[in-house]
Amino acid sequence: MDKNIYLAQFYGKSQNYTQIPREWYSKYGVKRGLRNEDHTGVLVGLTRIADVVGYQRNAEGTKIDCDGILYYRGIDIRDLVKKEKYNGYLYEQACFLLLFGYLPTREELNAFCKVLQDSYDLPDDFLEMNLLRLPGRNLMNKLQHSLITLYNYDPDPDNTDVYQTLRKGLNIMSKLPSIAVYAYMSKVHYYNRKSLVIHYPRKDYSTAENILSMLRLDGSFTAKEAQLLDLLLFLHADHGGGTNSTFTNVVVSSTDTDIYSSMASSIGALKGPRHGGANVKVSLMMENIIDAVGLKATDGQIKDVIEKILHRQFKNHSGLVYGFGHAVYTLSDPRAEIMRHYCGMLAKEKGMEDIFDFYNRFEKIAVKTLSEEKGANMCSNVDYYSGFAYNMLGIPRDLYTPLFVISRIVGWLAHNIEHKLYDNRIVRPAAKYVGDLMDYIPMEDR
Ligand SMILES: CC(=O)SCCNC(=O)CCNC(=O)[C@H](O)C(C)(C)COP(=O)(O)OP(=O)(O)OC[C@H]1O[C@@H](n2cnc3c(N)ncnc32)[C@H](O)[C@@H]1OP(=O)(O)O
Ligand SMILES: O=C([O-])CC(=O)C(=O)O
Repeated sequence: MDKNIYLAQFYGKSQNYTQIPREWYSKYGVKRGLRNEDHTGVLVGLTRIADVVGYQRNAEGTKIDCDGILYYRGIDIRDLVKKEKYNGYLYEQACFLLLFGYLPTREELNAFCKVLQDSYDLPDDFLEMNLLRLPGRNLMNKLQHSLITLYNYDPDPDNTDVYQTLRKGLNIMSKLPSIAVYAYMSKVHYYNRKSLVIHYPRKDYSTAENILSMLRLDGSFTAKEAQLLDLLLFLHADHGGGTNSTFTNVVVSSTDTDIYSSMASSIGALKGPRHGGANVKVSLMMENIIDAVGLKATDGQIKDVIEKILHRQFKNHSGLVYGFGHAVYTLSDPRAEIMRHYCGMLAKEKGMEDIFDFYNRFEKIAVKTLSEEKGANMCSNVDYYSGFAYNMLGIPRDLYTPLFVISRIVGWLAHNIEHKLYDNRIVRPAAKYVGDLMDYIPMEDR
């Protein structure tokens, strides 16, 4: 018999022995997904890096939904965006703040950027051996592979001393933009038969400027484009210690493993479509919806599509309206609010106002429909407008989630270091055995 049929049979039979009824989770007080009864997260750590505020508690301790606020080291991200005259390097400034706990002076920021810039270049044969010779179909997997490979270029890779972790982390951060862009170039060269274009990173460019210049055929970009990408990197830089990919980093690094392994694990977590990979799903979903109903669709038609998505009757069958809902935020995600504002401005310039208006209308209708259907407030999240923004910048879909990595790596690093410094216990929760005890039956008696 075909071995796959055997496997299917074993799998079917196993259901008699392995099932765990859903109600047992509450019977034994298990916090599924590390969530409390009211869906708030179980407290697993202390942090001074970022605070994600999505609800408040009244005097009785009941959760009350509110507009979202995100603080980087106690500073509201909206203030970081608005209150300073824009001089570029907003992302790098946030990296400094998240890592060192205070806002840098101009001199300190320049010195920090110099540290990053001095590590922009990849090791000598890295591009040829790892990216051009070994193209990857999925850039997130390719990023994981590249980080694991960078281990071999480090003369002391298993050194997990805190200061060494900082140095190694910054080195990885500096190199990620070229790794991601070259991995994309290699992919489209080999799989899509496009010409291979390699521009080297420039030391006088910020992270955002380098990404644009390495991606564009002629290396050119406008100041406004670089500003939007810088803002997007800034907005994705950290989201507190409970975020799945950040917690993953802490879980993995709490074993004292090397930084390359913990960063690769976080990339694996971020790839998932319920986490950072949602930015690609949103972009595909919106493209399918616009194809199906057109930009001039009535509100009723849009609502109809949303209902179909929820009931698994439209294209992707996950039942999820990607870009909506959040584990912490309820009424609004401040990052989506900021993005909406800046996307609206760029859409005007790029002649893409009609698509932006559609996104806007869809957002309002989705928020209302989801709240009605699910009985809870659900807002648009950071992944809703980001793909639209990248698209306006001419950035290909393949790079949407890798850009999240390029930005969030600083958050992973900051939390990795904070855990090493102050908590430093191996993460090891418990799981209750709920199976039966069985006697061993010799093979001939089964
Ligand atoms: C960077 C980021 O990670 S931001 C999040 C990006 N992810 C997405 O946009 C994917 C869509 N959203 C989701 O899957 C969820 O809202 C999450 C994973 C972000 C948060 O999930 P949670 O806080 O755990 O909410 P939970 O999954 O318990 O949702 C409660 C109910 O609402 C449903 N729900 C939540 N979000 C959505 C959504 N976007 N579309 C449809 N249903 C949803 C859930 O399926 C669940 O339904 P059920 O009670 O009928 O099973
Ligand atoms: O915090 C979360 O659960 C997910 C999120 O928004 C992020 O990682 O930025």
